Amino acid sequence: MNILVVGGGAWGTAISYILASNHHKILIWSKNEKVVESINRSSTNQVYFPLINLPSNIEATLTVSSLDSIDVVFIVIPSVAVRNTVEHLQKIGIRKDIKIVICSKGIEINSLKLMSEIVAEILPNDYAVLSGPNFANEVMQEKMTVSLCASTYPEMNTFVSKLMMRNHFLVLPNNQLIRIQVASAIKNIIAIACGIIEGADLGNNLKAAVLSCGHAEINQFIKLRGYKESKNSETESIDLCGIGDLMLTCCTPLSRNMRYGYEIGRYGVVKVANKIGLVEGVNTVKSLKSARISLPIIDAVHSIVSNRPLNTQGLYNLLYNSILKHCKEYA
Ligand SMILES: NC(=O)C1=CN([C@@H]2O[C@H](COP(=O)(O)OP(=O)(O)OC[C@H]3O[C@@H](n4cnc5c(N)ncnc54)[C@H](OP(=O)(O)O)[C@@H]3O)[C@@H](O)[C@H]2O)C=CC1
Ligand SMILES: O=C(CO)COP(=O)(O)O
Repeated sequence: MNILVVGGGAWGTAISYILASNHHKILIWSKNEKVVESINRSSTNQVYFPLINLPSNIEATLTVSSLDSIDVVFIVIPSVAVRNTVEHLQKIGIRKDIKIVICSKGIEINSLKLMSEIVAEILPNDYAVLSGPNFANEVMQEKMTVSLCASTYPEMNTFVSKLMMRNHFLVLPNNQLIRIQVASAIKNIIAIACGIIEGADLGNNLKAAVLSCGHAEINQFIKLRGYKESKNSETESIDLCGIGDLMLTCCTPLSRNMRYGYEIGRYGVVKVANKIGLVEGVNTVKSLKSARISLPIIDAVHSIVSNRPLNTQGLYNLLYNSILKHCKEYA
């Protein structure tokens, strides 16, 4: 298959690595000249993975003006950029038979739309969401990884599994398109809270409480939004996004969201934001607040990331009160 991967960052490169290892022909679309030049010249991504050789069937481009030879498009960019990008695909005349796989984790500001809802609003194409506890750098090291693929187009799950399945990269079908996207977006907010707790040394007990309340807030958000989704049957016990990705992102400093929170907890401010890179949780918490969604842990993180530096006691008070509020309202 000829596959366009939109985004030459960490996850776009890892997705391309998997697909190219399965002998698909990959074109990465990146706006970063150094990324494009290094992929085309030396089969490496010098910005994101300078030490790892990429398969030679990955090429890159700075611009895409036609999708004539493309069969599948993977969208692997920050969630704030998804709408513009999908509109661009529409503008350049994406054929209806081109399949779309969404890999970005976030919720749109103001509209509160999930990434699949943005795609469905703009294009008539079949689409799926790929998500799970998947650090790009571990995928690049061929460490065992399991991901979920969800779609309302039943054949899409099998299609994506076939494209990507490798010994160390498993793709499981899932029928909870909404839940996996909500969980994948909100876990980034909870990871910021867990990073704050770690950085301010507020204790593992508090972290576990915040993580558990955060998990409940994923379900509460789904209820608040009035989403109705059938129960997942065959994979019900494998909650890779609600549990797996939440745990992964909240508990290891490999997560950018967790590191961001850690800096706030440790220093009161984020000292090296540009070194951390993309922190989807900050955008997501702003999106939720822009739509007046109010859930205790989410509110506490919003107030921490949007206010002046707080000292450890201030951070503790906010998180402590959010737990109390959560228990009062939902326990
Ligand atoms: N990293 C990971 O382990 C995982 C990430 N994800 C999700 O994938 C998405 C992308 O993350 P990731 O690859 O890590 O992020 P990175 O920051 O590593 O890469 C983002 C890519 O998108 C490009 N980009 C940035 N802004 C825009 C824009 N406005 N329009 C078009 N392209 C843009 C960047 O270009 P440039 O290089 O020029 O900045 C870069 O190529 C996120 O939603 C993330 O949550 C999901 C699973 C795992
Ligand atoms: O989503 C991820 C892992 O599943 C990546 O997490 P971060 O964006 O916090 O690094």
